Formats: sequence, structure tokens, C-alpha cells
Amino acid sequence: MAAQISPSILSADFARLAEEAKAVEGADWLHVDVMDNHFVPNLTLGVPVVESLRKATDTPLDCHLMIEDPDRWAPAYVDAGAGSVTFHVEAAAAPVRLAREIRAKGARASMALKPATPIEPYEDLLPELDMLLVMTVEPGFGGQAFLDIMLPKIRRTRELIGKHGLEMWLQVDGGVSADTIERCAEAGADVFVAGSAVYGKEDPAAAVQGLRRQAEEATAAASWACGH
Ligand SMILES: O=C(CO)[C@@H](O)[C@H](O)COP(=O)(O)O
Ligand SMILES: [Fe+2]
Repeated sequence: MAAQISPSILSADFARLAEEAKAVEGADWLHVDVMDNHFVPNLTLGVPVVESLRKATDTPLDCHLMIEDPDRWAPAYVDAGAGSVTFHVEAAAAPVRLAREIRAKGARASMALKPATPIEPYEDLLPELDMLLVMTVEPGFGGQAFLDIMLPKIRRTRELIGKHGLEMWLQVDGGVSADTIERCAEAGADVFVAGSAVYGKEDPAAAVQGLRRQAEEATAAASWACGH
């Protein structure tokens, strides 16, 4: 699968969200960070904003829920028009039931791991998911430095996906930029969230294309992608 870029609107101007969403058309996804000031110490947006964004752009919405009780709220984001819904395993009471519900409602189901959460206890859940998100910063804020110490977890997750012969995607989120995206791709990521590295640039659409090119070149040279 080709590398996919998902610009995070957390780094956009919230007073001009429709324009900012249009500024990255050509991206594979638009990453929407939902924060509730409980699961993370920051507050962003909710279902009504996602409904409005859905009407403002043709780019599919990749909703990253950093909220408590995703079991209750995640289905509402599918109804609001999200094409992919990511919940945090640390917050979910019943991750398998929730993933099945998201899929049954017609969206891609994805599960996120904070930096201190290992992948190994969740190996058996992977077939229930369309994507696994390895956080490469502590969730809560854009513009943080990439955590290199997450690279081994990305590698181990890619190995598990290969071991089970799954088609699922592996997303990285946090500090992904022109300086770090190649390391992520080499380690096995194939969906890249980038906030400040896209919206912090003069030409966000060109930044998306540049990141995609770098990721694709690094993937082509990576051993995990041989035969893909
Ligand atoms: O989920 C989060 C932060 O919790 C991210 O999606 C950030 O919005 C990414 O921003 P950058 O680190 O790329 O600036
Ligand atoms: Fe995110």
C-alpha cells in the first residue's frame, strides 16, 4: 500500500476550519483530534464540528478520539461522517465490541496506544482492527518533539501484522515531519499524521506532497515492505 498522509487540523486556525480543510485537499485523510480535557489535559472539538467538516471537504475524516468513554461516543463520530475512528485502548471498556460496532456502522476501526502502552497484550485483537495507531508523543498537544524511543514498538507492531498476514494499516502520530517521517516509514508505518509539519508551512498542500514522497521512498527501501 502507498504511504498515506493525514494532516492534523489541531495545528490549523480553528476560526477558519473549512478553508484550512480545503488547503490540504489531495491528502489521503484529514486527521481530527477530539480531546475532552479528561483523557488528555486539553479540549478541542466534538461531534457537531465533525458534522460541519464533513460538509466542508471531500477528504475522508480520520477522527482520533482522545476521550474517556469511547464506547459511548465513538459510534456518534461514524454517524457524523468519519471514515475512520480511532479510540484509545487505555480508555475503552470493551475494545473488541467497540471495533465491531464501528465497522458495522461502516467506518474503519482503529485503536491507539499511548507511548507507555505496549502492543504485545493486544496481538490477538489485531484482526478486529483496520488500523493501529502508535503515538509518537504523549497525546494532548500538537508541536511536540517526536519520541524516537517509539521506533522499536513500530517495528514490533509491523512484525505482528506480517506474522498474522493482516492488511491493516499502521499509523504514527506526533512529531512526524520531514526530519522524522523516513525513520517511521523504515520502521513499518504506512499512515502518517502531521500537524505542525503541514499547517506550519506556507504551502500546506505542497508539504503533504513532500512528506508523501519522502515516506514512499523510505518505504520502497525498507525490508518490511519487500514484496508489497
Ligand atoms: O493527536 C495528536 C496530539 O495528541 C496529534 O494528532 C497532533 O495534532 C500532531 O501534531 P504534530 O505533532 O504533528 O504537530
Ligand atoms: Fe492525533
